[in-house]
Amino acid sequence: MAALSLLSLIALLLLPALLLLLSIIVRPRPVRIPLKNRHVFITGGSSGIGLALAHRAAAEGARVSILARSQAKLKEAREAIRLATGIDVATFSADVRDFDALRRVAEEAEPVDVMVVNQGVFVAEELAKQELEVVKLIIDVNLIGSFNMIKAFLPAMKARTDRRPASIALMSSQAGQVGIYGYTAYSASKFGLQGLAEALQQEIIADDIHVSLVFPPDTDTPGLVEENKRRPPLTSIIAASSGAMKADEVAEKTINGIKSGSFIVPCNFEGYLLAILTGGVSPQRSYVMAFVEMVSAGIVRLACLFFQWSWYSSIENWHSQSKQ
Ligand SMILES: NC(=O)C1=CN([C@@H]2O[C@H](COP(=O)(O)OP(=O)(O)OC[C@H]3O[C@@H](n4cnc5c(N)ncnc54)[C@H](OP(=O)(O)O)[C@@H]3O)[C@@H](O)[C@H]2O)C=CC1
Ligand SMILES: CCCCCCCCCCCCCCCC(=O)[C@@H](N)CO
Repeated sequence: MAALSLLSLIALLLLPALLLLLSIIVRPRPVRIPLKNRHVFITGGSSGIGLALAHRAAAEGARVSILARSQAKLKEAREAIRLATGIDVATFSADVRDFDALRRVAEEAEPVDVMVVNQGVFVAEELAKQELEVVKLIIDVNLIGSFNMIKAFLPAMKARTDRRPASIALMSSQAGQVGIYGYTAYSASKFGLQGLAEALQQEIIADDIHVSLVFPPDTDTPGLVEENKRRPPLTSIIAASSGAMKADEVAEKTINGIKSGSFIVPCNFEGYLLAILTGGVSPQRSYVMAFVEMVSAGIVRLACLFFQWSWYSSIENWHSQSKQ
């Protein structure tokens, strides 16, 4: 009994001490990024998650610009946002693979306060079947396209006259935290964003620019409808381990993540668990989350091992059935 109460006394003293320590050491320091009257620039803003983000940013009182290739889809998006919010967004037609075109857009547009690099392509297919052309397309649009955007817009962001904190948010995917069957190219492109984001945050913190990396699960968008037409069944089975979301729900999580300056932005419960492990060495501004990560990492790792067990069982079953 005495030993037990001694233990609980120690725990009672240690926990607040640990919280205090974490609150002192977490870096970067917490930050708030206001959106009202700021210029929010969203790539892939004509469809799906990007369009939902444009709606929400406009409703928050931001000046919004959207970029995509198709003029027709941009126009349609602009009309839809005007109808819903009464606000006019600026539209820019360009391909993120074309750096010179992006530089011209950056010159034409006002300096950006919040850049959401959200464009993306996804074709789920086993690598043995996927053409290298498609692999290169996925890496080019999702990863190199993100570099192009940042290179084109960062100089003006650094020189902005609005000296309030600014943000660069990158749209990853839970397939950027876990490699998933059918997503060799896609997962590689999204894992690449994590290295980009972590290194970039260290480079631009002095300019008061804050990086967010968003990790949605399957999200109901025109892109997903297209993808589902040819998605390997095992991709769908494994992806179903995390609940599906609506584009507007992901947009809400993203906007809140940006405003609170969160580096890692999970979108659902599974996403929070994944973030605890895959956040690894990435920055954490919240001492409460840092505390949660410290005390729960071991047990979450166990849960993930169970997921791997179930995924590899599905893969085994699939192969044994297709052999019959
Ligand atoms: N839907 C999902 O299940 C999930 C999506 N994500 C990620 O969220 C992001 C948005 O996805 P989602 O809303 O589903 O996608 P959609 O396919 O619905 O929309 C994609 C947008 O990106 C634009 N785009 C595509 N290629 C280029 C290009 N080369 N240059 C400029 N713009 C381009 C498209 O316009 P246009 O074709 O006219 O250029 C469109 O506006 C992507 O990064 C995706 O990887 C992450 C997790 C889950
Ligand atoms: C204890 C820890 C919990 C673990 C749960 C793990 C769940 C992993 C599921 C990964 C889902 C990947 C969806 C990709 C969506 C996407 O990007 C495509 N639709 C393309 O757009």
